[in-house]
Amino acid sequence: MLVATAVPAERDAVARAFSGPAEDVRLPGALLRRTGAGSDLLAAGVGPALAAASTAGALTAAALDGRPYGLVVSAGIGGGFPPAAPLGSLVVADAITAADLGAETADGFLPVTELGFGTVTHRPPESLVRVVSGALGAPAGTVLTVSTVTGTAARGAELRARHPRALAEGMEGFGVAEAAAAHGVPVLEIRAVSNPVGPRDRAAWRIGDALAALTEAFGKLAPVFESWNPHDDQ
Ligand SMILES: O=C(O)c1cccc(C(=O)CC[C@H]2O[C@@H](n3cnc4c(=O)[nH]cnc43)[C@H](O)[C@@H]2O)c1
Repeated sequence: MLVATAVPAERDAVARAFSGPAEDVRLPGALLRRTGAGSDLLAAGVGPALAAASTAGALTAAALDGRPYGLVVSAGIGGGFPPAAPLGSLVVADAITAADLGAETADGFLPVTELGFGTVTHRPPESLVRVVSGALGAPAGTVLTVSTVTGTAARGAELRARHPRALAEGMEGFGVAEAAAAHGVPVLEIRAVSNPVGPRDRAAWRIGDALAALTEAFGKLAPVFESWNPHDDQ
């Protein structure tokens, strides 16, 4: 399994859930933290483009090494849509959606798919979402990927109107999912809520609580990932 976070503080929060010695493995363009349990952790960078590039590098290196990953998890802190995703809570993506990939028109936003290009949503395996959401006691729903953190109530309301199932937003999930899809590897996204989506108040972000929730989550998930059978969805 490859776990891709944005920043080292998130990677380290995930790493705390894995016991045993870890080693760093340097790849061209990426530094992996290989846990004793055999999972690789990657601080893939902030934003969908860098996260996609770093994740693709790690996936390619593993494939060339003859040890392809069976699962990629995008994990980190994120903004939660109240009241479904309060501070310190966890959410699991059943849809990973690029919320600002498209065109603005006089009639509103058009996703790239309506322009005839690509995709705007990746769907993690249903059976995996079910068991992870159950193990964490966390809701499953859409997690949005944005290149600009929402900072006003108006933008938050617009996103919610376009994505009524949205629980949270982050900046990397869709990029990680694009890289995983290119390699035919299933993807999952887990966000720990550090702040509400809405008017910007950086001083009110509860980063420590969210990082602690991330550690606790991965502590619960080791047996879940181990027993998950990808063929359950086929
Ligand atoms: O300052 C710190 O100590 C610190 C520790 C861990 C993470 C950070 C970040 O700033 C991570 C940036 C990362 O967080 C995601 N994020 C968090 N809230 C939102 C949001 O409201 N909207 C979108 N993204 C959010 C995002 O994925 C960033 O990459 C700082």
